[in-house]
Amino acid sequence: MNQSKEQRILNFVLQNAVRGDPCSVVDTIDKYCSQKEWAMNVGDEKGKVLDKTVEEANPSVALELGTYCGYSAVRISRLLKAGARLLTVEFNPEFAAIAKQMIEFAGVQDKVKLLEGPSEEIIPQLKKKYEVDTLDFVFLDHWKDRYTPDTKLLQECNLLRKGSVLLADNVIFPGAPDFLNYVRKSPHFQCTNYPSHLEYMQVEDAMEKAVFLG
Ligand SMILES: Cn1ncc2cc([C@H](O)c3cccc(CNC(=O)c4cc(-c5ccc(F)cc5)cc(O)c4O)c3)ccc21
Ligand SMILES: [Mg+2]
Repeated sequence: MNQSKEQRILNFVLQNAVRGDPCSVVDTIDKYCSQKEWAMNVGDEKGKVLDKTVEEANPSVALELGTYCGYSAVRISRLLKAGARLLTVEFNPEFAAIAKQMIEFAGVQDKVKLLEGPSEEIIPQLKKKYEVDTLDFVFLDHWKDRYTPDTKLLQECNLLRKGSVLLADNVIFPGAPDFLNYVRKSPHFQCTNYPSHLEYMQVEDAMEKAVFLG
């Protein structure tokens, strides 16, 4: 049975990256996806915006919606302080299986918990089942039409506190217009736009940071 693109990306990492070195895993995925097969990782240009936002937030508890192959889970978790953790949500079993191996190869498995299921089911379970009080940082990179309902759900579940940082990928391409509308019009968020480019392409894209004001 011929391999999936995601399996080919993982194999390239297993054969070319340094086990236990998250930076080498991130760089190796970027090398494969810029030279051989495009894939929807956040990439290095937007990844640098992600890095700065995570470093500034210095989260104890972070959430990622949309794990895919684990590129941003590895990228985020490599920056977390001792004892901090990332919960990452993936509903596609094939992607979850690839991401699990990617996370373990990178050596960040002690910082990352991969939760399998759709975000709308997982988010309401975070407090009781996953012992979350509030989230310090949320990276949104799943289906673009789910950014707004899931942001509302995070608020309804009391998972945000004053200063919680949301960072959304792809607000220009493929685009998340209703999300931009929602957070920019809401008195509960302070928004900042970071113009960039679509991963591995010269197409315009951007990330939006929305800080919860309580
Ligand atoms: C509910 N729920 N809960 C967890 C969860 C997890 C998933 C999956 O991880 C998943 C699967 C497929 C698509 C996505 C979203 N990502 C994208 O669609 C995207 C597209 C492009 C692009 C750009 C140019 C193109 F030409 C084509 C695609 C560039 C990007 O950076 C993207 O993030 C996420 C889905 C729903 C989920
Ligand atoms: Mg994306």
